Amino acid sequence: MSYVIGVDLGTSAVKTVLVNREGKVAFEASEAYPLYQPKAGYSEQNPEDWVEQTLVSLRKLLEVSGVHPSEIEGLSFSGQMHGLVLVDAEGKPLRNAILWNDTRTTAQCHRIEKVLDGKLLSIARNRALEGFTLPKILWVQENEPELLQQAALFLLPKDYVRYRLTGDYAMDYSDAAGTLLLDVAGKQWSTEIAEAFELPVSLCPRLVESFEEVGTLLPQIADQTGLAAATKVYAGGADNACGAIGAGILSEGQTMCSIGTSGVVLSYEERKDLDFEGKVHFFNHGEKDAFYIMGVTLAAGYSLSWFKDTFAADKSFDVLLQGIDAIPAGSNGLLFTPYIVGERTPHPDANIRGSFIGMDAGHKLEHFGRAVMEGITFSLRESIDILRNAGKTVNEVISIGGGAKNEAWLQMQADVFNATIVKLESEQGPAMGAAMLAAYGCGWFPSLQECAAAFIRPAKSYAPNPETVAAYDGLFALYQDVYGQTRSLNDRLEAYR
Ligand SMILES: Nc1ncnc2c1ncn2[C@@H]1O[C@H](COP(=O)(O)OP(=O)(O)O)[C@@H](O)[C@H]1O
Ligand SMILES: O=C(CO)[C@@H](O)[C@H](O)COP(=O)(O)O
Repeated sequence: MSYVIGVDLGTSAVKTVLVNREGKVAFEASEAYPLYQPKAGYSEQNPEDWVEQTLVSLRKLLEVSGVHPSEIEGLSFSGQMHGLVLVDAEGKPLRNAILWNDTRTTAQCHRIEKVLDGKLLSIARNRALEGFTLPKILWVQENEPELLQQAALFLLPKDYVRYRLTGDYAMDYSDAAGTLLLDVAGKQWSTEIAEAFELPVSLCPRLVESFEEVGTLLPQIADQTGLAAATKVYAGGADNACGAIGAGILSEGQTMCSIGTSGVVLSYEERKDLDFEGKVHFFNHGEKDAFYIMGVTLAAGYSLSWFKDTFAADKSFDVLLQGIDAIPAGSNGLLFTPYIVGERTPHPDANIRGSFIGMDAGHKLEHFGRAVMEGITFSLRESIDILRNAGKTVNEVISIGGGAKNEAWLQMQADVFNATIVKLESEQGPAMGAAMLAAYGCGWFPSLQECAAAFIRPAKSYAPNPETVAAYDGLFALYQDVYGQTRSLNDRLEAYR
């Protein structure tokens, strides 16, 4: 039997999957790592933690599977997007990585918008948002200039891990699109943007396709993991591009919802000349010359894990969420907004914070749990509505990510989005997408579409219930009011954070 491996470098953990030629996940492993929040708005990880835990996860995957290393033909990556890893000439990280959900860069975003004005949208195809990489580079330029001077390259999280596994530096288009330094439609680094901020283009790594072979494993990595040094490594892609591949979002009209640490509503796009005025992100796909648009909730699964860790740390997700389906839609008048680290879509606002509105003496832990899930899902509905208002039909949504493990949440998505929700055999969309990039790269299939047809199997679907849809429509209108009603309160509260 032959296999490929998909490695998904998520925000909460690295997940590895061993996939056979039929697309069956034969084994999976996962190792968590910490997130550092030294100040409000800061979010960092230590790149060494990613490397160590990836190696542990690969070793465990091999041990539990009992598969002979020679049977593993290829390996590829999916990674949390935008995080800045600055390395020196020896490939050593100069500081902790500044992550996608770090919002310290509002001033740098204003600088980018001011300097580039309309050029930013026409070249990079996206607005300057705190989470993207260029604002983070500018933050280092302004606050830690001596570090930027020592930097030989900037990398994104999975590119750094891949470098440590292969010794090769590269970045694929789907991840490069999230830096704001890429000419997205032209598929090259924008010297115009780099020069506008006095950044040498030599800081940008070589660009590759997601399915491109970039090398094999270093001998010491083969020793540490038990994999063969001859295992071929394919570049991989941004986690959302890989999630889209793993969910089969490979042609027009298909929509995905991912509830991981962040939440994403994503739709395939062939046309590179479409202008969404920066309301949604517009990025290169992992498939050649294709694109996707997406809206992002900064703290989707993260809101639920924050809630669990803060108020019910001793409970598992399954225990915490037991019984929430017995509570009516609307959690008996309790409304939550998931802005606990600021927001992106549709409110690019680093300063907004979350709220529980309507707390009543009768509310119990399970009402709060349900309200958190509803608030997250309402936030994703805002992105669904942007797609619908742009003329896209959204009748069916493939749901992936940790949130897809919970049946009640899948039904809630159907009722809040008024669309059929499809759950796949494996909710590991990004890791599966990475495995598919390796399978396609190895030549198992002539196209990613054919790989998707063979690998992706729906497990169950959830139809919207018209009564609950109507109830949620009313609540959604209330939810949408909360942002405007709490914005200035949060501006005044900032001084106390
Ligand atoms: N059993 C579960 N039920 C509901 N949600 C869950 C469950 N397990 C995990 N989650 C949610 O999934 C999130 C993690 O999803 P995952 O896709 O692994 O994230 P990432 O790729 O960002 O590391 C958690 O923050 C949590 O909110
Ligand atoms: O910032 C974005 C997309 O623009 C996030 O979606 C990150 O890519 C993190 O993903 P998860 O860890 O939540 O999967």
